[in-house]
Amino acid sequence: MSHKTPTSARSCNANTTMTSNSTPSRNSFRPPSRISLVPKSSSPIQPPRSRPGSAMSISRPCTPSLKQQEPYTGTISVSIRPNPNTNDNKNWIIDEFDNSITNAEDGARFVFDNVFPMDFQLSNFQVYNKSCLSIVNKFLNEGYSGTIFAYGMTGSGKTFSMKGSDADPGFVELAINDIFSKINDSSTTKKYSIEVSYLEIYNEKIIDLLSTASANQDLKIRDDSDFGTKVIGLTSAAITSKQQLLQLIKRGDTNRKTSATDFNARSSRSHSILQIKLKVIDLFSETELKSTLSLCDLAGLERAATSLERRKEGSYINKSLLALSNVINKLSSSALEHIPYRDSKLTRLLQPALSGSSLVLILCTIHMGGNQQSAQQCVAETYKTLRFAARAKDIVINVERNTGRRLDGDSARMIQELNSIIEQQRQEIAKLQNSGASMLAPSADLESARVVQLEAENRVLYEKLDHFTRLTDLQKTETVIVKNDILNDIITSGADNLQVLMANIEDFYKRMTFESNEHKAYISHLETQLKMESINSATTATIPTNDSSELYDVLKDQEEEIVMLKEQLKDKDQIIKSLSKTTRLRRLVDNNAASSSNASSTTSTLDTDFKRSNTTTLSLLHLDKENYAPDLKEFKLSPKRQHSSYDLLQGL
Ligand SMILES: Nc1ncnc2c1ncn2[C@@H]1O[C@H](COP(=O)(O)OP(=O)(O)OP(=O)(O)O)[C@@H](O)[C@H]1O
Repeated sequence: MSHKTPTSARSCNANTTMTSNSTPSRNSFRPPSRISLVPKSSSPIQPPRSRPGSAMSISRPCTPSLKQQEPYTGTISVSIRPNPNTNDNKNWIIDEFDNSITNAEDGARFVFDNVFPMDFQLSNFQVYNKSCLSIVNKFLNEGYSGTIFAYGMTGSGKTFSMKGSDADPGFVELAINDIFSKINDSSTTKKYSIEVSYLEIYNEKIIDLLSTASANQDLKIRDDSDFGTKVIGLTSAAITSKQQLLQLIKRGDTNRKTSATDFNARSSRSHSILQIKLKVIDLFSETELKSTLSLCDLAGLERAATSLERRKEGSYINKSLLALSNVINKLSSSALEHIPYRDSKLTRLLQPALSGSSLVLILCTIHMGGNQQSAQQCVAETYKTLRFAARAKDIVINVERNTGRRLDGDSARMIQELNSIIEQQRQEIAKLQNSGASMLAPSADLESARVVQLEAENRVLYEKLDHFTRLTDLQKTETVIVKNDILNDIITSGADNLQVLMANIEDFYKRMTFESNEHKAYISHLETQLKMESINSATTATIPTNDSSELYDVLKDQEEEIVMLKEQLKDKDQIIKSLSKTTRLRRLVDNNAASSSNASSTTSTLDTDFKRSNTTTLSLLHLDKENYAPDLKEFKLSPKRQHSSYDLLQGL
């Protein structure tokens, strides 16, 4: 059976097809495939045909696309990847060095940008690097939109290449890795933002794979001035991290329709399109660049399935793939005829990409063989795919590049403001980092110093209070003892001990006066301290902390103590007052002593005088006791005083 096709006559010359305005990178936009039949000596060489959106003025009206763009003229990039799962690979000969695949039977030879070997060791990463990376780089760095899609028979390896596995990630994940390694490069002055949408076309219905709404949506497509076409109501998720995007895609994949078919245990029953919209703002040049990367995993061309439902799905899949094939045919044809983009949702959505708004890579996956029964069918299917690939390779596209729109006044102003805020914050952070410890320490030190100071003051005040309490107690005790002693002396002693009695009273008087002065000095010191503390607390703290509230308590106690001390002072004053009266007694005693020495000649006189003296002393004492009485009543006013020493004197 011969598979000669008319496309062989339309092969292009490699040297004439690359008319790019920018230098194409290695492996990208290679010369279009040369489909030749070995028996034919050569194919006529034709110039590349202009397609929609091309630089030729007579081209068809192109899909509305990004403004201010530079054209990039080239062809669609096509790569062939065979599925190595086969037990018969005698039908096709692959030459990976000249990127050709030749039919072993009839010698038909196809040349593409990449023809990969049938090799289990060939990883997705290797295929991606050779076929997709240049488009992803142009998308990331030069503002080009890119479309990568996998096309081929069911079970030929489209999903294997696009999605991959954990061990061998596919093009989607590899592209995302590249995108995020670019975005996360902190040395750049560019600000990136990403939005993602993910849809499937199932039985000619557009379903939003990221939507949480109930199933069976059928979203509508509209023309769009920015992106050519737009799906109305499609979720567009803002992405901030690679993990978030991968999670989102994973969630979308679980919504995607896959089923076991006669030919693939997990066959994609729909076409899926993942769109990554990138916006790059250059903070330096204040320009904005928008581009879109579309990654499509198409459902495979179907053979008739046994299941009714699979047959129905298959017919929709085949119908849309046929529409795609027609569009590719017409785009590759020299005739300027109508391109039936609207024949299917798939072609309508791919319209902007195929008509020049996007660089395009098609990965065609093929079966190399089959079992005895299906070998012929398999070869026919591979022929079909290769013819599709060859036609696609013939399409010359004039891709428009977004050169970066200058931001409008408001946006530029906002960016300037944001830049200056960032600069300010950078400086603040640097300042904080440089003097971090020394900046923070002073206030902390100040606070802790204040606490230490308050604690020390507290301690001092407590000690003073304690000391004072002890002192007061001691004084009270001493006073009582001394007074008791005095009283005892007075009561029990006779005239012989009068000198000792008076000496004791004088001693006591002196000590009282000294202590009283000491108390007065201490009270005035405490009052000054109190004033200082109240001034300090008014200026340092409005809300008392635990420490300061303790301090207030101490101060309050001290105030009370001062009141008490003042009362005690009154006591002491009274003591002093009463003791001063004893000086009169002393004078009398002294006078008595003098007169008794003068009249020592007669015992009777002496006895009489002594008796008189004693009587006088006792009467004076009696008088003094009376003198105390009105003063002593005052001390009962002190509520805190439990046993005033003067209570004892009341008994005098
Ligand atoms: N290059 C490859 N190396 C190893 N195994 C592969 C390769 N390509 C495909 N396969 C295997 O072949 C089977 C079918 O592959 P896959 O599901 O990717 O096909 P498909 O083209 O997506 O099919 P469908 O159109 O039905 O969804 C899978 O088990 C996959 O692991």
